[in-house]
Amino acid sequence: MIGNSIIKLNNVDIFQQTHLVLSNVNLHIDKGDFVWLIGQTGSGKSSLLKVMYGDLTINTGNGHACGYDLNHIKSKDIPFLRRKLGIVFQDFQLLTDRSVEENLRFVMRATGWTDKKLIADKALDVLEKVGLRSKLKKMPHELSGGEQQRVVIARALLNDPEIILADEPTGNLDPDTSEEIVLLLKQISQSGTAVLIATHDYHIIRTFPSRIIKCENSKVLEDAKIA
Ligand SMILES: Nc1ncnc2c1ncn2[C@@H]1O[C@H](COP(=O)(O)OP(=O)(O)OP(=O)(O)O)[C@@H](O)[C@H]1O
Repeated sequence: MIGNSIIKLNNVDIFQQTHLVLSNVNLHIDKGDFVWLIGQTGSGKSSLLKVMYGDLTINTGNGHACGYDLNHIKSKDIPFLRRKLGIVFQDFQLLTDRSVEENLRFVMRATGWTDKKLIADKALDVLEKVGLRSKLKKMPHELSGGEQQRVVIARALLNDPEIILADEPTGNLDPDTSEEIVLLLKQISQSGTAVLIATHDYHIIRTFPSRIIKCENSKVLEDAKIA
């Protein structure tokens, strides 16, 4: 982290193959920020997130994420960057053949945790944060959609990330459950972890007004408005 800055992009051009998706991107996200990311399908939201988690490299301009220089990050450092970013994407769902506890243990072991007591304590700690301590032994199919999404958020919190990147985290949820999930993410941001949520759901944005970043016409607009 540089000061309070978690993500900082200066004059960055973002390409997919040879296609310029977003040009001259300037963006900053600080500790504890809660930010919406909007834009039509194909406008570049996922590409922007990919730059942040080191899946797309930067050639023009410069960028930092969680203390890593995105222009010069080495492939061996990318797993360490990813530990500082909690990722909540629709395609990063729970392993359906393992309990909640086993899902959490799986990620901890994969990210270098070895001490059994610390692993057990941390699993309970993150479940407590999302209000699901009692569901430790449940299988994913025994949980509602909203509860499963809470477990995904708990999993994203395991390595105490500086920011959570959430891509359509409420895409499959009913309106009330969507509000519960966003409220949880908002509370997480208030405890100091920045949160960036990509969404097409303007209703939920109106319910939780906050800074909006918009991808439009190959540009990123900071402090955008919704109609
Ligand atoms: N792997 C890829 N190779 C080439 N072009 C790509 C690739 N991934 C995305 N693109 C193109 O880059 C542009 C931006 O796509 P991106 O997925 O970032 O948009 P998005 O705003 O996230 O869309 P959605 O809301 O549908 O998820 C689109 O024109 C897309 O076709």
